[in-house]
Amino acid sequence: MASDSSFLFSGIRFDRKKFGADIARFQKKESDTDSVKIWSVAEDESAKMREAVEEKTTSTKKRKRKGNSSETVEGFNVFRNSASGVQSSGEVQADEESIELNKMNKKEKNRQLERDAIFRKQHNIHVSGYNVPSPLQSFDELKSGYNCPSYLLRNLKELGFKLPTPIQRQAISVLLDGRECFACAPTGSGKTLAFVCPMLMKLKDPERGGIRAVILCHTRELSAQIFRECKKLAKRTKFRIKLMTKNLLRNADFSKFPCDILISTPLRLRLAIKKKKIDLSRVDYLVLDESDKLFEPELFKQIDSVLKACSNPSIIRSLFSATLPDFVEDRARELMHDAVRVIVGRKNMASETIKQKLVFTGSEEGKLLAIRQSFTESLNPPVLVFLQSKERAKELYGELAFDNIRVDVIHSDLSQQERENAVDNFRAGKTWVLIATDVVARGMDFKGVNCVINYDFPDSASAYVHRIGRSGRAGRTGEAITFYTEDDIPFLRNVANLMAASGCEVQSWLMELQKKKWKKHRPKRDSISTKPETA
Ligand SMILES: Nc1ncnc2c1ncn2[C@@H]1O[C@H](COP(=O)(O)OP(=O)(O)OP(=O)(O)O)[C@@H](O)[C@H]1O
Repeated sequence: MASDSSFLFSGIRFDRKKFGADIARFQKKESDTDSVKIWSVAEDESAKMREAVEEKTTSTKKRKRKGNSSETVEGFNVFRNSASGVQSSGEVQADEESIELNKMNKKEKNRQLERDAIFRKQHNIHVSGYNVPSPLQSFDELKSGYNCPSYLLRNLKELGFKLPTPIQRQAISVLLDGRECFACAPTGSGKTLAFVCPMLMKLKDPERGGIRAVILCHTRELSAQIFRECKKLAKRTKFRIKLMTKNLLRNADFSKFPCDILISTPLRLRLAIKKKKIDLSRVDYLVLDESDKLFEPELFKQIDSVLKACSNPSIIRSLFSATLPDFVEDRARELMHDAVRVIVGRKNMASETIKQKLVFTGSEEGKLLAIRQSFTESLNPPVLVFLQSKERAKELYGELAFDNIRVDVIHSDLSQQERENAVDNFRAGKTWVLIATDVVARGMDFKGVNCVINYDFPDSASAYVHRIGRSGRAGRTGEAITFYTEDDIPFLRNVANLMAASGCEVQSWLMELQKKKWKKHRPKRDSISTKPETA
């Protein structure tokens, strides 16, 4: 087409100024298609692609050295030395130079897009959104590309973090670029650092005059953990990082509240807004960790009042979780401006480093026998055991407490202090087996948990993913055993699917079972207790 039509234009000057907008439009389209094409490149082609990029660069250079007498605009051949025209030769040259510069910039941009695409493929990062910033190659790039303060690099080094994890590579650059973000990455893949690090960098220095950043998460245990992680990363600074405790809520004067980063559960922050008139209008950064949990109906009302109180129009919000159901994505899109979606691996998938197993126990009695047998044969602490209710957790504790193993229990009936002690003792290795409800199923980073036992079948796919994700963290291996009885068989296929998707071997009959919509499966189960009932 270009060569066919070129004769039509011979001797006619193409007014680039006049058609500048159209040229730019065309150029943008071209790069858009390039980036779409990039996504269809298979992983094993990445090396080939790198070669192609290099070859393309050299051939472009060669072409430039040769010096073309004509160039192509919108598919038409336009002659450089056209005879007629109103522009002076100086103006023509300036125009051409600026177009050439534009082209070079565009080419460099395309090359960068290609490099980013290859890198993302290698790290299993999937992004969508307009103009997504390049993922980080290393933590050093925080210094060279984003002027990271040296205290932070030093703290990262001291924590032993040599390379960013995939979610950190992408989410940090997105947030540093001032973009909103919703992200899904496997359990134990370092999401906390992915939002705390850019937050500290963006806040730059401590400031007086109100709360500047808020991190929300669904339990007190998790907020205490995030608080500790923030403190570690902010070591050597004077940032005022506060945890919204019961005491703080009761006693603080929020009209004079020196705080750069506030970490809270939604309920406590909502109370502070309503009763203590805490001012969130200056908040620049808001993180919703375990965002899918926070968007569930029972917590959404509390979240909503926080979202409304954070009224700064230039606020940057981000959502993180290992599970991202469609309804949360929809909410995120409604809520956020020009957000980037970052998914590491596949959405809602269990960590690939966990060996998963299903065990049929027949009855409730069978479960107790199975757990006792497993502990006598091969107790490899620390072990976390999940049950569907606090009553059942207490019952199992009552059974195992006298079995000569160091066992403890955690559930919502305990006092704050008792809950903290249970977590601390488990972390310190004083407790070998921690019996728990879903109160510690999400977000809790108990390093080195060797085995998770789902004594009671989880009530949803996300509960399964988060529970077993307490082991196999930060690249370590782990094990997950799920007991099932007749009552759970309708939902077995769902777990089998999750197991297969994360690379575990699954018996073929399991995959032939019917799939059933998994909606809060908490059947009434027989009592665990073997003690005679007191009248
Ligand atoms: N770059 C890194 N290199 C090595 N370890 C890291 C790195 N970043 C974080 N970690 C460690 O990985 C572990 C898990 O991190 P984190 O608790 O943030 O995971 P998560 O993705 O939030 O998990 P979950 O979905 O269960 O909440 C922590 O012990 C943390 O110290």
